[in-house]
Amino acid sequence: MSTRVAVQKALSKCSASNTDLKGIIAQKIPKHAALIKQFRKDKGKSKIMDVELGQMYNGMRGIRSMVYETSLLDPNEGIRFRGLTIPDCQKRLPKAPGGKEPLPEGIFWLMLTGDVPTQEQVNWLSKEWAKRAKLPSHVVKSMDTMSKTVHPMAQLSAAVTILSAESKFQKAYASGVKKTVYWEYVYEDCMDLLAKLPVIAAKIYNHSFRSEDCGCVEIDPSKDWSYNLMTMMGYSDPQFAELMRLYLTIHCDHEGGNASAHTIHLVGSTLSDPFISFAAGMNALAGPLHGLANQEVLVWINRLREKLGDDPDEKRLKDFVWKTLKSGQVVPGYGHAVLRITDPRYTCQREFAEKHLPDDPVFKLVSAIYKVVPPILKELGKVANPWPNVDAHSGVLLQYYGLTQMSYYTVLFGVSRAMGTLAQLVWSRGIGFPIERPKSLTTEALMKQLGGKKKKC
Ligand SMILES: CC(=O)SCCNC(=O)CCNC(=O)[C@H](O)C(C)(C)COP(=O)(O)OP(=O)(O)OC[C@H]1O[C@@H](n2cnc3c(N)ncnc32)[C@H](O)[C@@H]1OP(=O)(O)O
Ligand SMILES: O=C([O-])CC(=O)C(=O)O
Repeated sequence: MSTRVAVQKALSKCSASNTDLKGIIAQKIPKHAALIKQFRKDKGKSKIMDVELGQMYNGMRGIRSMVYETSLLDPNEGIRFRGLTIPDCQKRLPKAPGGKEPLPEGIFWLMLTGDVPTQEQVNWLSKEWAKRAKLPSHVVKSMDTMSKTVHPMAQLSAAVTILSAESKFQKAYASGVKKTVYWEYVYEDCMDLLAKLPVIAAKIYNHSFRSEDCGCVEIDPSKDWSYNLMTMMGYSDPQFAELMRLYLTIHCDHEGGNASAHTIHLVGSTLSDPFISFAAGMNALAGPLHGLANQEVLVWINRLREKLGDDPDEKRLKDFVWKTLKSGQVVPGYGHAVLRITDPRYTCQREFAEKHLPDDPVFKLVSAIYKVVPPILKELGKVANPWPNVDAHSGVLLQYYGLTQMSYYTVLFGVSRAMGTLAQLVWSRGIGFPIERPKSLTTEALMKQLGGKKKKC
């Protein structure tokens, strides 16, 4: 073996067993910051695109206006996390012992470092999160006294907001630390928050839907993040643990422009701490056009089952869809602001269902809906993407394993979304992104610029 090959082998072995996550980032951030500095120097005045007036009135759709490193969405392919598709991640990310689905710890490591982690590295991360999981007593007390009528997403947002009392970044900023080390404190807060989220999520579930003395168990430090979340919610089926791992992996990020990620990015840019930045994003995820659509899908399917039973013929199914549309509602779980194909997150959940619950009547109904909805949406003529998104399939899987409380579903989405958005937050502070502040215009100002008709309302 040549010396060069031997050194390379030694180096890759050394990095594969390196569990100093913060140290790895500490090496990468300055290199990437220098790369961006040079890139901006060379190309800072280059034009990326022209913005049309229509885009300004259409929710800024398609405007290339942010830099976001952890993932990238292609309309005709779907999401890639640091270059890897969902099937790539399913293949390459480490698994739990005996498991087939990727561990979410792996996708977090991938998004944060850009490297596919080893088993040893994800095992370290599971343990590190277990170590940081305990909630402060003031948070426990506030959560326990919250009215059960508060929606689980509002409980999540409130719990994370008050957890900001523990923010290391907030304290460091107040003590006047230099901008170059902000990211180190943000990293600590993000790791603490990720560690505590399963405990918060399980507490919300138990508080809202289980008896007071449900015997909630503690974090088991020998188990992974998803397994611990599942057991703290009172579930024990190993197949459900696999679903949790898949679910928490695939919902983690969807580039930067989606409403929850963008909110977290925006609020974080004001140097609000990671806890309140994340809580703000959860308030965006809680909207029915965004993450809450997974709740809406199951509500809609249950209404359909009540009216038509589990096995309606195609005509009755189509009539039900048309009735929904004619009453002015959207078909939840269908359509997307960017995607123009069936969401690969839908496809991988469908594959999971085909493997583990092929005979479930609700899965069969979801498959029947998949056949009739896209042609109807196409017929409407105005829907940019008639295909299903991630939310069209998640509820059916959760209900199969007994998690039937639909208002809870978006909490799981939120736990997952923390991984991508918080990994990005570390990078945003590491690179030193400034406060976000795009320019807005009034219609009057736009008409002045473009020569439109001026008429006072
Ligand atoms: C995790 C996620 O956030 S994935 C998205 C989850 N949300 C849903 O599933 C809710 C249902 N879907 C929708 O409401 C939309 O498709 C969105 C919000 C996801 C995307 O919105 P847009 O980018 O504005 O979609 P698009 O450009 O296709 O909208 C054009 C028209 O089609 C309508 N449309 C889009 N999707 C649907 C749908 N599923 N059912 C009925 N009408 C629809 C829009 O409401 C809009 O109508 P309007 O012009 O009368 O206001
Ligand atoms: O990308 C979007 O706009 C919505 C979405 O699917 C997500 O955030 O997961």
